[in-house]
Amino acid sequence: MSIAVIQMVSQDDVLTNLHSAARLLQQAAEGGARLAVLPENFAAMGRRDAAAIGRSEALGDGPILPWLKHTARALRLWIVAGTLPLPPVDQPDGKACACSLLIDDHGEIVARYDKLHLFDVDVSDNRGRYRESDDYAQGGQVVVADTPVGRLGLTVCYDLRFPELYSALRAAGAELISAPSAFTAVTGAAHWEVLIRARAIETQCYLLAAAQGGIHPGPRETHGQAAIVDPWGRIVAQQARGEAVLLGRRDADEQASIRTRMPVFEHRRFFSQDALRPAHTLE
Ligand SMILES: O=C(O)CNC(=O)[C@H](CS)NC(=O)CCC(=O)C(=O)O
Repeated sequence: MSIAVIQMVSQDDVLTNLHSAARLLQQAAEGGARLAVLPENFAAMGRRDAAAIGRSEALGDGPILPWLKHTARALRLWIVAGTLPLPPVDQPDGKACACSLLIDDHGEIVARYDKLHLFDVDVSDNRGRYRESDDYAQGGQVVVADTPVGRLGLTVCYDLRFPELYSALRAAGAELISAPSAFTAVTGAAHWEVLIRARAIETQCYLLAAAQGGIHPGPRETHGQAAIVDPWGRIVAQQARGEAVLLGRRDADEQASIRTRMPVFEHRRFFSQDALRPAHTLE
């Protein structure tokens, strides 16, 4: 077993969440995982003071980042830290980014991805209106990094609806793609499984779809169904609701064979504006 995907039901107290995450990461390490993926906002779910949390973390005052580094080192585990708020790199006083950090087994931060697509969407649930950009700034970069289980592309939640990002990650050599999430119950029931399987099939990558799944303060309900999807689009592990550690492994030979036998990436075509001429001009 080499990969763990974690599902949580985070509450609004950061220390309570870190306590739960510690227990789940320990289970992952005991199960033989080299890399574990935590869900979106595993520590600061639904908090409106993201900018303040982010500034404290950036100053080294914690509690989230010191805990992450310590835990990675203590468990000898690579961690994709779902998301946590951190100020933009060039704007220490700005709104926080929803930041997905990759931490190695020495507790060093080896990559930082800032969520590119913010969830400013109206949903038919008891909340009705989500405006992530009220509390967060958007990122501007596509990020891949090498890990002991292969080259990892980083994405977050709502990003799953934007296939061009995943295509860019495959072009950058990704073999696995993390997608820590907190899908709403309503949009998750409609789209979650199709999205994670489609992104895996198109990119021929493993999708590491960590999730929030249950009832959070607010109240707010998330979809759950955290999953590991293989590059053929098979769901190899899944959990409906509640806390869970899913274990799986990357079969590099099988992945290479899928890519050789069906070379979709080499078969891609690109369309310029010229290719979009309306039909009536064809004579
Ligand atoms: O707010 C927090 O604390 C954690 N973050 C989230 O819940 C984020 C932003 S509101 N949720 C999504 O991106 C849901 C996407 C989604 O549900 C869809 O694409 O259908």
